[in-house]
Amino acid sequence: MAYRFLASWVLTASKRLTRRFLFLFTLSLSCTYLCYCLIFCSDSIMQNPSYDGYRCILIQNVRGKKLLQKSPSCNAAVDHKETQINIHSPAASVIRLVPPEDSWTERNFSYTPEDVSGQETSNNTGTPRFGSKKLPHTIIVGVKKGGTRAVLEFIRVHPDVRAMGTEPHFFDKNYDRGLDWYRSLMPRTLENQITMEKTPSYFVTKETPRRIFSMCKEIKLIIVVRNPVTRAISDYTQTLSKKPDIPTFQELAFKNWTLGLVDTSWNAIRIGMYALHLESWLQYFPISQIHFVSGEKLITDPAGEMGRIQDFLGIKRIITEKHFYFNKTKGFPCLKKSDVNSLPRCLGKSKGRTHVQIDQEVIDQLRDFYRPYNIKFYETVGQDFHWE
Ligand SMILES: Nc1ncnc2c1ncn2[C@@H]1O[C@H](COP(=O)(O)OS(=O)(=O)O)[C@@H](OP(=O)(O)O)[C@H]1O
Repeated sequence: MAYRFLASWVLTASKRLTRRFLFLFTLSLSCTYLCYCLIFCSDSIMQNPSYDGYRCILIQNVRGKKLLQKSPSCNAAVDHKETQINIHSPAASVIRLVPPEDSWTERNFSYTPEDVSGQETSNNTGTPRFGSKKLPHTIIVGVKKGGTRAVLEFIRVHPDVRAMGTEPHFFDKNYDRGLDWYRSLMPRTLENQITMEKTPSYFVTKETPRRIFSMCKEIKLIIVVRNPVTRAISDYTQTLSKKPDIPTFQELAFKNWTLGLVDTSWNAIRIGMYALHLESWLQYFPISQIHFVSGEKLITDPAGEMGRIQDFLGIKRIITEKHFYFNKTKGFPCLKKSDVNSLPRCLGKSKGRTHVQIDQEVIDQLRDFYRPYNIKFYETVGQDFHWE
């Protein structure tokens, strides 16, 4: 009797235990499944690889042939030694980027906050976020007031070029932020597209050629030059527009006017001594890697100058005379409207200012001063810019 009771009790207890075990097992299975779903399912919703794939297919359909080309990016040939030290420097919160005062007019063309932070500047196409950010393949390194904005805005019409709209000043003012920071400012590019930026002050900054070389020795460089006397007046006109109380051009340009002693420490004068600055670049780069644009021809024959730039970059001559018209009010060439709904585009008010009137005598003195530098420059470059 006692044995039977004990046996039935043990049986009930073991049944209960089994049920409990089964319940707990099911519960833990459910929990595991729930956790799995939470972690992996949500992740796959956010970064759906098939979505990316779909986007890539779209691009390939449009430009499939081109995507097979080798990337023109500099990233592969980088010697990061110098900048890697600072690669973890703080990101772009207080970047010193030149405000886009020279944006286009005649079209509702404005820079987005992203552009100002330099992150996702779109080119003419307004391409969405395809591709990846790469270090520049080409840099417009100078010269200030040479016509650098015009070159950048004209070349970015090309579908194979994507350019940063603002001036990053990486190699002169922001170098300690590191290459990762610099790269993060670039627009996204597809495999076949060229990444470009322009910072005209690079041309006269001593450390810049070495720093650019250490980033990428195969980089292509563009220098837009202009008659150094006109350039100096343009530079001065710009400063005057911001600080109306500065001394006269003549007072700043000459240490001693009677003796004809030019003040080469004044930046507006110093920048125009092109031959001098070019020497620093030639210590690192062969002349074949540098393309010189005539600032004067850029105004009289923009298509011709753009044709030569496209050849230098190794891209198809897509930008031709069909893209330009001469705007009589502005007094400069502007881009024609790209489609029926858009407006033509001229550079902003800060480009093509009316220059301050300077005495002919002052101009002649400066012309004499620059002559030897100009001759040396023509010889080195192998091109006569006719600044006499
Ligand atoms: N298409 C077109 N439209 C307007 N302006 C043109 C154009 N092509 C060249 N230029 C000349 O560009 C000069 C300004 O040069 P930058 O863009 O290099 O200036 S800056 O260094 O970025 O401030 C600017 O100088 P200034 O005329 O002295 O204002 C222009 O002469």
